[in-house]
Amino acid sequence: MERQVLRLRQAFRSGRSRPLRFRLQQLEALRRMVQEREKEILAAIAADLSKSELNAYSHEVITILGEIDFMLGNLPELASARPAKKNLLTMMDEAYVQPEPLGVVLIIGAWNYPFVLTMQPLVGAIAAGNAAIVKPSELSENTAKILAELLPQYLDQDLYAIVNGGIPETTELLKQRFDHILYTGNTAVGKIVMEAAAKHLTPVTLELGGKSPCYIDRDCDLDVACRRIAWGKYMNCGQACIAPDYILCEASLQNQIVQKIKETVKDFYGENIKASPDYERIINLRHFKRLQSLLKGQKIAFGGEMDEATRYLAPTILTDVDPNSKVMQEEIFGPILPIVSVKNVDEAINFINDREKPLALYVFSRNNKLIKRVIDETSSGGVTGNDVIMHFTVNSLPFGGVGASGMGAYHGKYSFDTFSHQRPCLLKGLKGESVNKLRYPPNSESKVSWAKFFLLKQFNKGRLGMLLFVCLVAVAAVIVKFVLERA
Ligand SMILES: NC(=O)C1=CN([C@@H]2O[C@H](COP(=O)(O)OP(=O)(O)OC[C@H]3O[C@@H](n4cnc5c(N)ncnc54)[C@H](O)[C@@H]3O)[C@@H](O)[C@H]2O)C=CC1
Ligand SMILES: CC(C)=CCC/C(C)=C/CC/C(C)=C/C(=O)O
Repeated sequence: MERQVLRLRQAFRSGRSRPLRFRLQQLEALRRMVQEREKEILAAIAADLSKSELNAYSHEVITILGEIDFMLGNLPELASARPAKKNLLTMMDEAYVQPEPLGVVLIIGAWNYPFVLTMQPLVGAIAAGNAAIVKPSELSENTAKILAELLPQYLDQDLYAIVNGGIPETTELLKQRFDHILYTGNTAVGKIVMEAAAKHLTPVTLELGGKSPCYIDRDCDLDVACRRIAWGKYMNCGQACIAPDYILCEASLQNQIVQKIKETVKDFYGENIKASPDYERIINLRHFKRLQSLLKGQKIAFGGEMDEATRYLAPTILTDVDPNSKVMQEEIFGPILPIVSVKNVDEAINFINDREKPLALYVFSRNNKLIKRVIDETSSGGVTGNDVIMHFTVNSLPFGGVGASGMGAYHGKYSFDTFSHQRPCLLKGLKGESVNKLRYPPNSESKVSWAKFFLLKQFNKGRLGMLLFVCLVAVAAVIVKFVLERA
């Protein structure tokens, strides 16, 4: 591992990854990989998550093609220096912010969207001019394998590498020094990553999970709300970091919600859900058993059928859920939807604020003021009003968590910024020592007063008068010079 990181560092030091032309060419190569090898990629994702190739395409491939297109279209602007506002002391100088690559970055992905969660950060890392090591999740082994096969065929091998393996390999990787680590996965491992990074003072972006609440107001179109919630909750069999984890609503809405989600599930997946190409399976037996244990002692209002051999767990709804029960203590990450009753929106807000800050927050209401109020009085990584998941798809919005749901953000411009250092540059000439004297010792009352004028724009009347006089003389000199030249 050490040698691999060293190889990438040497390639980065050579400066090869920095020119815009090179970055664009690598991004184009990545796009070619996705287009030319689409079938193999889709087959791998489908095998890992028992997913149809159509769903693999619309959940994962589209996202990456969109992200690459965004970078190709916007990179020249994102990578260029931005002029900065100057103060009176630096008026004659050049001040700008120059984004620069960080160096060698590590991207650790999770299994639930194995292509998106590794490739989307990689697009940002390449765009920002870095070298990168990608570590896909060992749980989505088919996608990990295909990435290891394809990436070296399309990308510069000295700058971009893939490391496959499990906990021992990731642990070994984390001993190395990186210039940034972007990790996606559970909170417990997030802490391990951050601790390892701290040893080298490496900055981290942690894309973690949590319990994303979904509040349904009494004043709402329940048909629409339930259809959208059912889509976001049961997509990928609930294994999405931003899936609505549980519903908060007034007790009187519970039965209607159950009924409407039930009807939607029938519309989406048919009578025989098991046979639907749109309904996935739980990733492995450990997660299947974990989910099974969450159902113990709960009132199952809908679903609950399971088949251990195929890791099938039906779309499920739990009603009258006790907030202290196990299903309300951990992120569900499966197709189980608890409904917790609250008296009103105030209680819903308190319920959310009494818990860790979630990755996403969803509010359904006809009343926009109520939606804004819930946003203003809570905190979460992101919000979608009157829908779920969709803020993830807007690449002009930063995607990331806050508090226990993570730190930092990516997608679009935010990916570029995450993998860049915003370097402040001030270029001065060698003249102007008369003004510079102000900051050289020995200090004096008069120098402080001039410094106040230049930096804080505070001036006493005498000084202002003098300054006006100097300006007038300067203007007069220019006029005299102009007149003499014309004479
Ligand atoms: N914020 C976001 O964008 C996303 C967050 N997630 C969150 O991820 C979680 C699900 O993913 P996981 O089951 O954690 O995925 P996982 O088991 O695939 O682990 C993620 C990565 O961490 C590595 N890893 C696991 N244990 C490790 C250890 N002890 N030391 C070092 N590395 C280790 C794995 O090799 C893997 O690459 C959920 O909590 C979900 O909410 C998932 C997707 C997106
Ligand atoms: C067709 C369409 C709008 C699909 C959007 C689905 C999508 C982009 C899902 C990805 C969500 C995601 C990566 C969740 C996660 O990180 O766990």
